[in-house]
Amino acid sequence: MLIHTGPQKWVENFPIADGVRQSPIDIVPGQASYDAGLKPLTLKYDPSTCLDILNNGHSVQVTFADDTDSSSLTDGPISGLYRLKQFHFHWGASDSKGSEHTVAGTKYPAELHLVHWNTKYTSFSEAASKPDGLAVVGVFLKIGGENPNLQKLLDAFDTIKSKGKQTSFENFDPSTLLPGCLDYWTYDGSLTTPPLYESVTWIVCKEPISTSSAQMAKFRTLLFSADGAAQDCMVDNYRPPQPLKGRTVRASFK
Ligand SMILES: O=C(Nc1cc(S(=O)(=O)[N+](=O)[O-])cc([N+](=O)[O-])c1O)Nc1c(F)c(F)c(F)c(F)c1F
Ligand SMILES: [Zn+2]
Repeated sequence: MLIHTGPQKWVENFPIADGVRQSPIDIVPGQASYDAGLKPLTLKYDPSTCLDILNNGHSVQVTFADDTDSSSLTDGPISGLYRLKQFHFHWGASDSKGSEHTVAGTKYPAELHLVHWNTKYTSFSEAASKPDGLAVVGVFLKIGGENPNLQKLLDAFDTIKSKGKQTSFENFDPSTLLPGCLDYWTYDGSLTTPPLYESVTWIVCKEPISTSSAQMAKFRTLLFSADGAAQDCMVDNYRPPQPLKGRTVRASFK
């Protein structure tokens, strides 16, 4: 899988890898500018839109029905209504790394991405290449107490161990994976996996959620490889921080 050739090689096939609004970035809180005009996030998720859980060969992804506005993001830094399409994670080979965004150089063991698309477009795939097409909410995971809501996902991992495996996954409420405080940083960026489209309004929550070391170990039992191929553990599926290239990071909080 192209993605698995590693981030350094992507520019050969996706020249936008060296573009002006690439993600992720290192967020330096002291250099972010507080914007009093930023609204609080409005996230309304309907568990009945949750469809399935999939090993897509580069992450574990939970997909949602996006034919209605039932699960949506409004307010925050965006205008209009963006529908939830899927969420997925990025994590490391050890608890010392794994997040895509970093905070003043600090890496978290994992990062959750909730991917939403702008309903001014007719579909996710149409929106995905537009400058205002996507809004991704990022939530850091830190090592702390065991997370019972995350455990519901992990319990499905044995049935989707290898690439391409998928199983039904219903009535999961993604808001149970959000931190209590929804203060955020926001900036204009990109997908962090090919095709690396510069179409993402990033909304990165300041407050992490907790997970345990044992739960992180469960993520590392997933495989990049398909059934029957040499087992290749799914770890370090994160892109390192990219140059800011003059962009401003705004904060919704003082
Ligand atoms: O649907 C996509 N989902 C996706 C994005 C990211 S992301 O890291 O770029 N992200 O967080 O937005 C990470 C993962 N993941 O599972 O790790 C994902 O599964 N990517 C995607 C795609 F695959 C295409 F072929 C394409 F044409 C397109 F427009 C896309 F946007
Ligand atoms: Zn992602």
